[in-house]
Amino acid sequence: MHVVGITGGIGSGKSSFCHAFVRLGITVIDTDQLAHQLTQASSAAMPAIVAEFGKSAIQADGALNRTWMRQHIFSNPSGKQTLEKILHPLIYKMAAELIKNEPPEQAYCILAVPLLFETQLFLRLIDYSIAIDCEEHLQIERVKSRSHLSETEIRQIMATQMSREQRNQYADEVLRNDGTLQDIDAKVSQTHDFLLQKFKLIKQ
Ligand SMILES: CC(C)(COP(=O)(O)OP(=O)(O)OC[C@H]1O[C@@H](n2cnc3c(N)ncnc32)[C@H](O)[C@@H]1O)[C@@H](O)C(=O)NCCC(=O)NCCS
Ligand SMILES: Nc1ncnc2c1ncn2[C@@H]1O[C@H](COP(=O)(O)OP(=O)(O)OP(=O)(O)O)[C@@H](O)[C@H]1O
Repeated sequence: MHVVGITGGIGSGKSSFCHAFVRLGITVIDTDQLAHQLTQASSAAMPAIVAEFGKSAIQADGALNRTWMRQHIFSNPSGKQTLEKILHPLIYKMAAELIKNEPPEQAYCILAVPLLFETQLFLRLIDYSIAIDCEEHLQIERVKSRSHLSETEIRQIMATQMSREQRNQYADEVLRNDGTLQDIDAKVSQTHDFLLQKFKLIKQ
């Protein structure tokens, strides 16, 4: 199974591009979603999270308190490292298993990883990388209109991620997301055709 990694900074449009791939019938495995699953009540990561961060890291229902954790790790590099040390190996294992279980007749699948180049771990799973990129002010505007995060909080998260320039340099391909949501389908359709050809699965 060929695996295409999709990455990008916060609010760059990773999920929007992934949704367009899903509309073309491509499976998307999203590491943010795997992290959510792993931090539900009684899920695999919770015992280690409580042991490291204490009771304030969990809600009354036993799931991760995401607001507390977000505020904690993005202002505290060692806390971020501790959380990643717990979650990344578990996310990796789940992603590898899901890839293994993909039907072999599929041309390729997508693995969405915000920290693809920062962690390097997930690079082992992919054959090709795509960075979604837009101007920083668009990232901030879009995240602000989607969530309750302030500009200061968004900038704090961005500061922990790789710069756009560096990420775009590492990626095999950069897809720009400065246009409208409607532009995304056409870009994804073109990239899909290229990937089918690249992986030599176009039926003649
Ligand atoms: C800190 C948490 C609880 C905040 O949850 P919240 O629901 O507010 O955000 P969500 O999960 O939707 O993430 C939104 C975006 O934040 C950024 N982000 C998430 N984790 C990280 C991280 N460790 N470092 C830098 N940026 C990150 C990404 O751009 C991501 O797309 C959550 O992001 C988390 O569990 N992060 C650790 C897991 C991780 O490293 N995920 C990335 C997999 S490579
Ligand atoms: N081209 C666009 N025009 C207008 N809005 C957009 C565009 N692309 C994405 N958005 C909106 O911006 C927000 C962020 O996009 P999206 O969730 O796809 O980014 P992301 O990279 O997955 O974000 P995160 O890093 O926070 O997970 C969403 O509300 C989405 O609908």
